[in-house]
Order: sequence, then structure tokens, then C-alpha cells
Amino acid sequence: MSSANVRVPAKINLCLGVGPVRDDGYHPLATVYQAVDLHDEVRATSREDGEITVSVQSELDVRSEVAFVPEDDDNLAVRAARLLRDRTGVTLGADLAIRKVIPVAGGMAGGSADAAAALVACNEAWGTGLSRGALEQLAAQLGSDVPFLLHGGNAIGGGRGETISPVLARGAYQWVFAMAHEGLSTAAVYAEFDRLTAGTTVADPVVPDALLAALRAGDAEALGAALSNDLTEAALSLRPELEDTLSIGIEAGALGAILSGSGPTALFLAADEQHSLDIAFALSSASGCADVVQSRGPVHGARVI
Ligand SMILES: C[C@](O)(CO)[C@H](O)COP(=O)(O)OP(=O)(O)OC[C@H]1O[C@@H](n2ccc(N)nc2=O)[C@H](O)[C@@H]1O
Ligand SMILES: Nc1ncnc2c1ncn2[C@@H]1O[C@H](COP(=O)(O)OP(=O)(O)OP(=O)(O)O)[C@@H](O)[C@H]1O
Repeated sequence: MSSANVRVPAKINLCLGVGPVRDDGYHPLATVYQAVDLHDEVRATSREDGEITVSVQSELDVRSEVAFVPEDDDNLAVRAARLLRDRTGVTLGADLAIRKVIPVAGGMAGGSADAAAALVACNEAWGTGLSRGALEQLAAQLGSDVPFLLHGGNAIGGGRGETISPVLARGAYQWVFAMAHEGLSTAAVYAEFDRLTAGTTVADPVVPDALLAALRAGDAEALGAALSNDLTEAALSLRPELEDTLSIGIEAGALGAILSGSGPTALFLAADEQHSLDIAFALSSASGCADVVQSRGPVHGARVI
């Protein structure tokens, strides 16, 4: 019986450009991902009988949220393990133990992170030996964000988010995340985007030049000013109180403030450690805020520890 433990980060979108809905229901994206220092862990222990099981242990303050993480075949980690098994013809099974820190349905790709981690953990525990490239191909079938969680660092996301290409970037950035009391469904936010843009011409998405220049220079102030998210209006339409959370961080002097992906987590860029503490303190009294986390990025993608 062999086992492997994998640590996987959350992601944020420094910009999220969303184009007109495609025939397959997905939206073309132009995004820059950054992996941040907020990690789940997935341990895979191989089983001779071919069964795949999952258990979830939550480190989150928002205990009730763990109720939304399925502990059956719907768990994205189980789907990842099954996909790897089907593609490699392995007959072994696995017990997957998830230690969950990334907020659930928070717009930080927590489920996708566990899927990426399960691919790496099972590939190790089963000795299937697939290359990173081969794992990335499987990852894209599991969800738009999954390939980036294997990759980590900073990267440009195209297609529906699953196409990853390198971006020139330097610098380490100090983030503050304001977690909301309740998650938001990604599909519901995209549907609200379609409702709000119905009858208008939605332009093809692009990554703003100012954001790329800020990353190239490692300039936190310029990066803060260039942060953008086309899903903001849709997420605020479903959760208007998030506007207050964003305002509190801006008043506390954040260099930039946006929602993370489809929300509802709000993210704030700080100039340094002390500034991050000040912003976190201001947010801790906000009524819409269930938890405040200080973090930094970029960090590595899914890795065996
Ligand atoms: C909001 C983001 O996190 C930004 O990176 C992603 O776009 C969402 O990525 P994800 O959770 O991995 O999304 P998926 O599991 O692939 O899709 C969930 C649902 O979101 C919607 N969806 C997702 C990605 C995309 N480019 N267009 C979409 O419209 C679709 O309704 C889809 O059924
Ligand atoms: N391992 C998992 N961890 C979290 N959620 C999972 C997992 N497996 C399946 N899910 C389901 O996926 C839903 C969305 O979870 P997730 O945390 O990935 O959302 P998200 O962070 O908003 O995603 P994204 O940023 O990719 O849009 C949850 O409500 C849950 O029902």
C-alpha cells in the first residue's frame, strides 16, 4: 500500500476578461492567474480492491461550508482519480483524504485545486508516471481552472480558462482575502453575466497591457490600479453587500480591490506586511465578512510533500 500527500494552492485572477457566451455554454476568458499561499492537502493511499473513497477534514472557520463539499463520487478529487485510472488502465483504488483550507465556492478554485492535487497524488501513489503535460490534459477535462492549479506561479489563461501560457512576472505580492459567510455558484454568476449583458455586444476579452507591464516591473502600486474583473457586476447583482466589503478595504488604503473570480471572496492588495495587517484589521469588523486571511503570491502549483 503506497501513499502520497500533495499540497495545492488557491488561485486568484488578477484580471478576468469575459467574452460572449459560446455555443457550448462556456465563456471565452482572458485572465492572469496567480497561485496564492492558501493551501489544501490531498493524501492518496492506494487500495488493492479498486474502490475510491474520499473524506474531508475542514480547517475553515466557516464550519457549515464543509457541508457543501460532497463526500462521494461528486467530489472533484474522486472524479480526478477516476479519470486518471480510466486513462491509464490501473486497477488499484485509493482513499483520498482532503484537508480543506481554501474556502468552498469562494471563487478561489478550491474544488479545482483538490482535483489537481488528486491527479498528482494518485499518479504518485499508483506509480502511473504520467508527465506534467499529460496530467494537464486530464486536468482540462475536469474544470477550467484545474490546469492552472497544477502549474502555479503566474500564468495567462485563455480558452475557457484551461489554456495556460507563461507570463513575464517578478515580485511577491501581499494579499488580504475577505471570505463571505456563504459561497456563490460559479454557474449562477456566469448566468447573471449573460442576463445583464443580453442585447448588448460583449467584446472579445483581452488581458490589459497595464497589468502585464505592472507584473513585468514587479510594481505593486501599478498592479493594484490594474486589477479588473468582468464578473464584478454580476456577482454584486447576486450579492449586493459585497460592495460594502470592497469599500472598507479601499478606505483602509488597499492598492487595489476586486472580487476573486466569480466571488464572493474579495481580495485586496497591500503594499507590505504592516499595510496588510491594517487592511485585515479594518475588514475584521465588516458584517459581510466571515473571516479575513493574509496571504501572499505567487507560490508553486500542486506538489508532493
Ligand atoms: C470564475 C473562474 O474561477 C475564473 O478563473 C472560472 O471561470 C471558473 O472555473 P471552474 O470553476 O473550473 O469552472 P468549470 O467547472 O469549468 O465550470 C463551471 C460553470 O461555470 C461556467 N463557466 C465556467 C468557465 C467559463 N470560461 N465559462 C463559463 O460559463 C459554466 O456555466 C460552467 O458550467
Ligand atoms: N473537493 C471539493 N472541494 C470543494 N468543493 C467541491 C469539491 N468537490 C466538489 N465540490 C463542489 O463544487 C462546488 C464549488 O466549489 P469550489 O470551492 O471549487 O468553488 P469556487 O472556489 O467558487 O470555484 P471557482 O473559483 O473555480 O469558480 C462546491 O459547492 C461543491 O459542491
